Amino acid sequence: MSENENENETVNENTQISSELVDEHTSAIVSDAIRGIEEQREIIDSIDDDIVRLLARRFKATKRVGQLKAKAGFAALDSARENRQRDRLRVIAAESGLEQEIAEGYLEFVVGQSKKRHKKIAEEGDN
Ligand SMILES: O=C(O)C(=O)C[C@]1(C(=O)O)C=C[C@@H](O)C=C1
Repeated sequence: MSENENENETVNENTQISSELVDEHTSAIVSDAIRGIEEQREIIDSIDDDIVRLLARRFKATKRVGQLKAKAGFAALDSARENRQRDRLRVIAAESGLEQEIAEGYLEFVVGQSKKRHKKIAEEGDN
């Protein structure tokens, strides 16, 4: 075996060792990622469960408001109230590190849904 071939073999061995290390490193990253994602998904599921339960409570309360508004002949929309809600949630979002866009989108969604239901109650009665 020439000196050159010997050297090549050493280079190949080193390359093999380093590619095994890379494989181990990569699979550690992948298994850490899978474990980390599963942990976060448990947190996400538990938060989603809470949010849906809280939304059910919120919509029960707004349904009652809708019934009272319909009975008294008040409009579904109360823009002064919505402005106060927006201001309040803006502060809470800032304090808790939530993007304003998310807090605003949330408020727009829930208030929009409750106004839709208020109008339905006013037109069709309680249900
Ligand atoms: O507080 C009211 O007057 C409601 O009708 C509830 C609600 C809401 O979903 O929070 C819905 C519509 C109004 O424009 C403002 C707020």
